[in-house]
Amino acid sequence: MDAVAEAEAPQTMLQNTPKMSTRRVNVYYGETKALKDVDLDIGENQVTSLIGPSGCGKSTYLRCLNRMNDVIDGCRVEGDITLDNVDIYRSGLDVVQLRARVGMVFQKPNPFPKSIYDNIAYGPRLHGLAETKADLDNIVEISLTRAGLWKEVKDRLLAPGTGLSGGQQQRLCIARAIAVNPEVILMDEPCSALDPIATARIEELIDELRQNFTIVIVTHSMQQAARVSQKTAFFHLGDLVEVSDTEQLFTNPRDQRTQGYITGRFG
Ligand SMILES: Nc1ncnc2c1ncn2[C@@H]1O[C@H](COP(=O)(O)OP(=O)(O)OP(=O)(O)O)[C@@H](O)[C@H]1O
Repeated sequence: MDAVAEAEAPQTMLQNTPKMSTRRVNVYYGETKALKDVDLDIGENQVTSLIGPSGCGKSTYLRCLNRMNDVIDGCRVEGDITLDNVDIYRSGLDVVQLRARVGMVFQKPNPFPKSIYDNIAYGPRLHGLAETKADLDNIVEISLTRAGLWKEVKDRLLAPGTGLSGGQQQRLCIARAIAVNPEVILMDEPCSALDPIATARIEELIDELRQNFTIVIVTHSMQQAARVSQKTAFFHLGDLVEVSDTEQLFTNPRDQRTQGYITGRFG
């Protein structure tokens, strides 16, 4: 676009296209509505934190982004959810491929009962990402390096993943998510089972990973949201109350409910 056209373009065109976008998202568990008309854009190569009191719908929202709610009996999702402007709920979509593009890391580290090597190699094998053993070795090394774990495990790749410390297991799970080249990584309270040192390690890692990945993280810790994210979304009773640059949300929230939550008046 030339300079004149750019100057005349509507404001929305000047902004970066979001990596993921949700519009009028409603989620039901049976008759109960857990999310109400949620409109939210997820910026590329940014960390977006989802915060709010227990039960406000943060995890439910996160699971909409890679259709993990599909596996919950009685859960129904309505609305438009796109990845690179393409509807991820369209019929015929390959959900396995979607979950490779939008990976997930859970609250409790959950390595497979396999070796460290096989934990990482599993996804690339499933998706045919390596032609030779050397290719696979390379993916395993790169993924563990990016997750900050390579040096600690390179001499015991055939040992069970479950034998690592909690923090190492969580980095193994992040390496496993990275191994299939995702574009987005969803993290559901990834540090809640970890001690402060392991937590700090994961937070540093999240900051490094955003160079290459788009990250959405659910956290109960406002300090963590402030440390790791560029955008923060505050949920309350199924409503997305406010989404802003993280610093603005914590220093100058627009909504009374956000103000109440960040000052500890409820939640
Ligand atoms: N599998 C389920 N079946 C029925 N109701 C559910 C289910 N999962 C979540 N809910 C309900 O949906 C609402 C939102 O839950 P969700 O777990 O998304 O909230 P959250 O903000 O992530 O909570 P927390 O911070 O406690 O993890 C809550 O009222 C919860 O009880």
